[in-house]
Amino acid sequence: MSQPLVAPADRPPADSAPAVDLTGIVRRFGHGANRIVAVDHVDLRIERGEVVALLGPNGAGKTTTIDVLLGLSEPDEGTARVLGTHPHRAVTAGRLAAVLQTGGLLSDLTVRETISVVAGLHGASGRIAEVIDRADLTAIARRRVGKCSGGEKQRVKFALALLPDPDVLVLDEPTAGMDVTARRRFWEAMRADADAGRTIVFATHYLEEAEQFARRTIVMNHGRVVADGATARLRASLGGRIVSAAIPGGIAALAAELRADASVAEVSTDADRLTVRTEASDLLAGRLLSLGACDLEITAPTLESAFTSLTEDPS
Ligand SMILES: Nc1ncnc2c1ncn2[C@@H]1O[C@H](COP(=O)(O)OP(=O)(O)OP(=O)(O)O)[C@@H](O)[C@H]1O
Repeated sequence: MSQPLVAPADRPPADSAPAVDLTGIVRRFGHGANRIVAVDHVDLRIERGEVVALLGPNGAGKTTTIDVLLGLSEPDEGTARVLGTHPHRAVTAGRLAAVLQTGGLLSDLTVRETISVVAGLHGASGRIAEVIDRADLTAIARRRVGKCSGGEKQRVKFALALLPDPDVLVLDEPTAGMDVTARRRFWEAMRADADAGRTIVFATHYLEEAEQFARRTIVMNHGRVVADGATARLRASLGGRIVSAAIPGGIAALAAELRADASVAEVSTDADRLTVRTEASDLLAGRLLSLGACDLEITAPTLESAFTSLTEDPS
């Protein structure tokens, strides 16, 4: 592979640039006392072919980050590059596409007509049959969009996003409001694309969607990235047991030691009480008892509560 030895700093060669490269992104809204920092110094690098979930509670900054990534919103600070170029250029070149929560479809057109019209605009008429198939729309191709369910409409938007055959596909809560069956169908339609190597970034509230679909999960809260790693690893760190006990005679050294332990996901202290989330709960409980621990409790966190603890305000 021939690559220049020295590439201009702001323009990496198009074939080696990451799919997404956000650096120091800040996005604020409002003024004075009403000022909100929706995205607060976010750095995000996503390589080509990655499937990444952007997970976080309401107001975490997911949509704002996605808007910057798509070039729909300019950041107040920082730079956004997609495939080595400005997001606008990537969109215009048909290399970046999105399925967004907003943006209407014309209800009088059928599913096939909708896709045909947009395909005509993009010079992609040769791909109509393929995207209808990919988005699992064959059975409802003649249905008027106005008669489609929310899940079906999202699949129509997904088909439209596939028309330019983009390298990077971004989806903002694509299954919001769908029932379990509709969500499953939507992700089945997406899976083939992910397996084929397209870079996919999606925002979701659903931990299960990240677990089932994304190899990497980025957790956002209050405009910041609070966790970023392999979804399986995140899941393991959210699993385990919570061991809590009162330890007589000082716990600072023990807490520091446990924080450095790879089997320990989380350590917190409150006066003489130590609380630890760990995969090795029995081992730890034994050790704490040998140190004279009392009032020992071992509880299983639900994934939901573990996620909440990851995104709750520090106190
Ligand atoms: N145009 C805007 N004007 C003012 N505030 C905004 C605007 N857009 C977003 N915000 C605020 O920025 C913060 C982040 O919002 P954002 O929509 O990015 O979060 P989110 O993680 O996508 O949330 P949700 O899951 O509810 O969609 C929120 O406090 C929101 O109210």
